[in-house]
Amino acid sequence: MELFNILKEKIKEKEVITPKEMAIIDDNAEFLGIPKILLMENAGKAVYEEIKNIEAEEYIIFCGTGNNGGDGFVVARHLGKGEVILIGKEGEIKTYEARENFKILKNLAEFGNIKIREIRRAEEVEDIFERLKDKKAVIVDAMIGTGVKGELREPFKTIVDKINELKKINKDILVVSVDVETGHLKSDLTITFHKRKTINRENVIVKDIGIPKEAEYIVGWGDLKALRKRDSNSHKGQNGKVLIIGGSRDFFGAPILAGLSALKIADLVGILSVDKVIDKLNHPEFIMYKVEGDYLSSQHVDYALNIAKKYDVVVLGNGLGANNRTKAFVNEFLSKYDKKVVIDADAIKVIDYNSFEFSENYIFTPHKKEFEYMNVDLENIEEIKSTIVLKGKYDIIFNADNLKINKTGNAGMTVGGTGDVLAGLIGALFAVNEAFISACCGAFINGYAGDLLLKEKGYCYTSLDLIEKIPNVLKIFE
Ligand SMILES: NC(=O)C1=CN([C@@H]2O[C@H](COP(=O)(O)OP(=O)(O)OC[C@H]3O[C@@H](n4cnc5c(N)ncnc54)[C@H](O)[C@@H]3O)[C@@H](O)[C@H]2O)[C@H](O)CC1
Ligand SMILES: [K+]
Repeated sequence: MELFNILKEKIKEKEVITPKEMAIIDDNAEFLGIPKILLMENAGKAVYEEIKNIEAEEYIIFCGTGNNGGDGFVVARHLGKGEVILIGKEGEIKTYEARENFKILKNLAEFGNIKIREIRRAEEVEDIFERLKDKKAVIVDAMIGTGVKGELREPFKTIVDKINELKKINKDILVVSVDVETGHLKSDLTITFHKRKTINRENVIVKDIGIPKEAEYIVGWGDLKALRKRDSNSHKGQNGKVLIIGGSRDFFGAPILAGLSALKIADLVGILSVDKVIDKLNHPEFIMYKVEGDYLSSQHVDYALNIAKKYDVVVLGNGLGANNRTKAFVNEFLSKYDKKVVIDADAIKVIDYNSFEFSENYIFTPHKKEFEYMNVDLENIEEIKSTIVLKGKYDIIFNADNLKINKTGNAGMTVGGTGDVLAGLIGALFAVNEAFISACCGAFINGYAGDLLLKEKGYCYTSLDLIEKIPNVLKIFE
């Protein structure tokens, strides 16, 4: 944890985050045991606190069918008055949390203080825009929040236009947005939760809603949910093509483990190695590329570059051997190859770090000793554009802008080959995702597979068992 705390100092915390990053934090708060309905309560209460002292003749709360709308239901309940306009039908409300809060509102609505209307078209609220022309009113925008996707669709577009027009003719209309301004709405005030979002506009208040800092650091199912979804009607290769470059006269198992692991997620896996490895393989599931020799060396670089062009990502190093020949191969290959690479095991050991550029296209997966060999300059962490997975009891995953810790896994993971499994797994994710989320999820899935095996078999599981467990982990969190 010592290094983690040093890195926490060096890697500056983001003040403004993207909706996607917020969704991961939101889901990981739940992963840590904080129910979303509690966050929704705190969110709605936070908005209420900001508007409760505003004198107005009317309060209109426009709600969408997502959790932004759910927040709006909570605001209405705390206000205890006003009209809730659900844009959609109750049956279309997307989440348990929002549905529960809508049900509560319906129970209260019988007593007349809170009115509820479900609409489909903007024309259905023409009466409200007429009535508010000369009234002092607060309009709460709980239509769409961080779940916004693409251009604003109807009826939201017309409703936003009408609110903007109303504001022009009546200065006594105050528009308050929940979390994020919906589309081109000209809000007077936005109350956003936990951290300012990149899509917020001016006049934003950030309110804490009880999400602990740890939810920003601990890898959880929120990270997995953010992975690119497998495209069901995709054709071969669309879900990632991974090339394993490794193996040598001494080690031929490592590239196979990395390949088998990658194959659980990627469409196509190739293995490029020396003849002593390839001739031993009878794995029809791999595409094989063979070069003559005991070790990969500089005369193989051009061939490897030529093959690697056909793949999305290269996993480099498993069983490669660490000697002058492989040193020449690795440094020359990396200097000429400009796509994604997972750099593992022996490749880490033979890189010349003096004049080395830590490209954002690289994910390193060192254990403690290999990390020390890398001699990363923590004083200039902003140079480290590559993502590093420092494996350990808790894996530390970081780069110049991000830092997370993965708690899954157990002492059984020290069995030989688990590093190869991790490298293959991360390679397959990296083929179709960004580096940092691929590294976090690879570490999480690998460790979680180990935790499932520990429960089933105790510590005596093998790397092949680990590979077989990967689909189970993906199934649990899909
Ligand atoms: N920790 C937190 O930040 C918390 C956030 N909460 C609130 O939840 C929303 C995010 O909710 P989500 O369900 O993911 O999505 P939204 O409600 O923002 O929007 C989805 C909703 O809107 C429709 N939609 C999306 N894009 C469009 C579009 N371009 N045009 C029309 N309609 C669109 C979509 O179909 C859905 O129906 C966050 O902002 C917070 O307000 C939690 O409640 C508390 C913790
Ligand atoms: K909103």
